[in-house]
Amino acid sequence: MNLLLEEVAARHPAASSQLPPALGPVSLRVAAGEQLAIIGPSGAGKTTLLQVLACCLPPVAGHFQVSEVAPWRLSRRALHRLRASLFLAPQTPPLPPRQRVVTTVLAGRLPGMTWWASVRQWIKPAALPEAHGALARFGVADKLFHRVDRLSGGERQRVGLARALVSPARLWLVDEPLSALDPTRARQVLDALQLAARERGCTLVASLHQVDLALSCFPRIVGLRDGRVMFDAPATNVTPDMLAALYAQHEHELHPGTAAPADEPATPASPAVVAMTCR
Ligand SMILES: Nc1ncnc2c1ncn2[C@@H]1O[C@H](COP(=O)(O)OP(=O)(O)OP(=O)(O)O)[C@@H](O)[C@H]1O
Repeated sequence: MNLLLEEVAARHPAASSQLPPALGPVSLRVAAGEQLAIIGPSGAGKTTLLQVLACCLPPVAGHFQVSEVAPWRLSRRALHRLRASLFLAPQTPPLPPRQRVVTTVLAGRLPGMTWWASVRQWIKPAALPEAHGALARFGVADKLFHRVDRLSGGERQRVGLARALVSPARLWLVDEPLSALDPTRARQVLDALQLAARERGCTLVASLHQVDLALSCFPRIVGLRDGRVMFDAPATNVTPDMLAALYAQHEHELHPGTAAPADEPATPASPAVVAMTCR
């Protein structure tokens, strides 16, 4: 699926009208099957952009198309059908805590199913091998029958991604899919996700805080700051100067080892505070 944004701006419904829109104006073209990473400091508008692309948040200005269709001009039913072909993996996947992993993963198939087929699947999941295969890609096949609330944060994140693999979607929008993973696992998961997207011909747009991974794994990088595109370039053309400008005053996000600037001078915590925190 391809995407087109021309001077698109978006504002969260709960945001004050005195504030500038969280996103935009932004212009972007994404070809079908393309893979691109969105990077930028915290609050840059990465999640907001993904929400617009997922047709969750209507733009307040500009022109937006998904596969040559303007989603917000569609009827409710047609918009619903279009959304079935998009997959948005939020940063913290909202997985039902008491559900088994297999049920959660197979829920990814629901948007493409009839009501009766979805009821049948719920009673007797016939696509177990598919769920197992999707989980195996992300190294969590052994969790197939575990309860979601017994998973670690990183396992939950990988289960959330496995849903994309069984879904009928042809546009995958993933919001910081690696935030709960160690560097080795993060690389494996990203490799698996990109390979699966290529095999299925899916368009993949991922927001990432791991700039090094974004540059080494994605052919195209969009640098977002204050809701605007600061650069949109092949990864090989992104220079340290471009990154320094993108993350100015947020250097600790670019170099995770460095300390975040403190708002107030640090004071040592009293033993009582430390004890309360540890409990
Ligand atoms: N639901 C909301 N209601 C009002 N304002 C919001 C909402 N969500 C985000 N914002 C604001 O929109 C701006 C962009 O936020 P967004 O979550 O898109 O940034 P981000 O780049 O994804 O940040 P992070 O890397 O920290 O996840 C921020 O100023 C944020 O405070």
